[in-house]
Amino acid sequence: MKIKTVALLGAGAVGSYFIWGLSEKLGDSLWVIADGERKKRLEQEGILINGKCYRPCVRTPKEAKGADLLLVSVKYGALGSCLTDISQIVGEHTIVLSLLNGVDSEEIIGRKIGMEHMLFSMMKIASRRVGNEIVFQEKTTIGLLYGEKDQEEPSGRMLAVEELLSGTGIHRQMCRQVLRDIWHKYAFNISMNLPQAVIGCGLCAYAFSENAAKLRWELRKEVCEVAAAKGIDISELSDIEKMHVEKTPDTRYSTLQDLDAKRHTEIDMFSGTLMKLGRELGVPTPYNEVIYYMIKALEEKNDGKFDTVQKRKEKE
Ligand SMILES: NC(=O)C1=CN([C@@H]2O[C@H](COP(=O)(O)OP(=O)(O)OC[C@H]3O[C@@H](n4cnc5c(N)ncnc54)[C@H](OP(=O)(O)O)[C@@H]3O)[C@@H](O)[C@H]2O)C=CC1
Ligand SMILES: CC(C)(CO)C(=O)C(=O)O
Repeated sequence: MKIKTVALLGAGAVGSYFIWGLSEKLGDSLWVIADGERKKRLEQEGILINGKCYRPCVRTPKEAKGADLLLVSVKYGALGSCLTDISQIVGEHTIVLSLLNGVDSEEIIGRKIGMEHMLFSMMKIASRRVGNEIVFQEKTTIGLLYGEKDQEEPSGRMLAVEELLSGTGIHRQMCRQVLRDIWHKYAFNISMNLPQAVIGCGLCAYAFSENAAKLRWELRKEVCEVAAAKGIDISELSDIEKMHVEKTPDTRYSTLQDLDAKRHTEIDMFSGTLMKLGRELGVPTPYNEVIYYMIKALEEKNDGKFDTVQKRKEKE
């Protein structure tokens, strides 16, 4: 099995890491998927990544039919509307990596195209759009973590992904227990992203405030309990959760960045999914419920839903 063609759906902060890494090796066999206005824009303007302009080959989903590998890196809110595109791209042998955060994007995609296409994965990167440019740290990025859901040893398709990425600068690790690793990152995101998003502060809050720390640990406890009900043990903290938040006191994770920029967040992917799983498994998730509705209300506030008549006039 050799991966010769790669389709990328979602050329944003995460997707750009693969454009940066694969462009030289694959040339026109790397296809950024887009249609209509987005296709035109990408073809005309290219993508500025870490100071360099890339002009990848842009294809529609139909034109990308049967790619050997499909990387999905859209935001959770766009995933539902991309499922038709995904099924147009996927051929009999296509391997699909879903790079979204959260724990259910593989199932959502797999329900549409068949779970046999899914190789489980997640991204450890802090990549951001700054103006028109995507910026990440090439050296310190941990990169792609991937593995088979029910198998610890590397499969043929995992080795094919390794061969594709070798010599590209893309950092990657094969996981023996990919589901556990994905749930660890999920616990990290829920417990670290959400309280700071509501409070509107950097990571230092978890060190300097017992109240913020209480929220952090109660949210994490609920993720642990739901994971345990699914047979996944994340009770021990992962290395990243042991970090000293005082060292990066002002860091704002994606949920707070979204609110700062008045975008909708991925709260449905975080607490929304956990609440749904909790209901199915009989595990209460009260802290996640409260924070879910608070962040939804903050999104509405940013949308201007609570603006007074005076404020609306000022905006016009
Ligand atoms: N940013 C980060 O550091 C990290 C992000 N993640 C996760 O990765 C996922 C992606 O996040 P991120 O890269 O930050 O998000 P971005 O918003 O930066 O990128 C999403 C991209 O998807 C594109 N897109 C949306 N709909 C379509 C469509 N129908 N067809 C083609 N392209 C489409 C958007 O294009 P357009 O701009 O034209 O709308 C945009 O370029 C999220 O789940 C996030 O949580 C995980 C780890 C770290
Ligand atoms: C913390 C981080 C950057 C890790 O990749 C992330 O996933 C987020 O900001 O939501």
